[in-house]
Amino acid sequence: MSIINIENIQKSFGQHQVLKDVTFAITQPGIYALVGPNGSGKSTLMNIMMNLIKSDSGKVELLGESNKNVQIFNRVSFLKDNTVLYPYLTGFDHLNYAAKAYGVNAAQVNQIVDKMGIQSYVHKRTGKYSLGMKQHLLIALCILNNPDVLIMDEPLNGLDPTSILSVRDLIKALGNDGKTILISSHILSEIDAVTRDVLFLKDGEVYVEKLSDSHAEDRYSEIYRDSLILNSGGE
Ligand SMILES: Nc1ncnc2c1ncn2[C@@H]1O[C@H](COP(=O)(O)OP(=O)(O)OP(=O)(O)O)[C@@H](O)[C@H]1O
Repeated sequence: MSIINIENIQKSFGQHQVLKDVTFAITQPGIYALVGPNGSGKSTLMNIMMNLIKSDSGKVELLGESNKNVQIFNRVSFLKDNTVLYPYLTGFDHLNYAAKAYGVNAAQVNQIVDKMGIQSYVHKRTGKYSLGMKQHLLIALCILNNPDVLIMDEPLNGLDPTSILSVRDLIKALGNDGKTILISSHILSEIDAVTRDVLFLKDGEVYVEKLSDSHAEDRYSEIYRDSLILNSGGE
């Protein structure tokens, strides 16, 4: 059984075809990176995987089930950008709401608050949070239900260097724990720090590679060389 199975996903916004034919499978637990330049379709693909956006065609299976089966989202979490937070609710309100939906008890909520180091502001309204504080809360929400699969769209967004190190350790620990984590990030050195398994999104298709000796940054410049030349040519 594949943990993640994506077949022939296509998606256009109007005339713009963002995903032309995305097909890949992840069969082993571990940490996987999804990379590609701005606008290449990473968030679109992740949103389709989580059934938040409808694809034009193709199918997504998570843990052997269609992503149309809402039950699987008890075992699959998504870290999306901070627009999902309600500014007039506290971090604790968000965690309690999610805990009730997942059937997670109060002790576990407190454990996650401690683990993420958000005690000093968790009772403040999220509208008053900095970018990094919001990101810590989003990560807490993502791991609250101890999911088997975590899809994380730019988990390092807005984090200071110390926080990047602690989130890196957290992601590694989840991987060592047998979870499957798919992260998108533009910080290629961080990808090198957590995985050798990289999914490159280029021209609407995904190419899965296990990096051997090369660094993610080197492969990135090789794969996207044409786009880099185009970008620099336009300046
Ligand atoms: N709702 C939408 N309506 C129209 N176009 C959209 C919509 N959502 C995304 N797009 C377009 O789809 C393309 C892919 O966007 P997406 O956000 O998936 O890229 P990304 O790889 O996540 O980018 P980034 O690295 O900048 O976050 C972009 O050209 C974007 O403008």
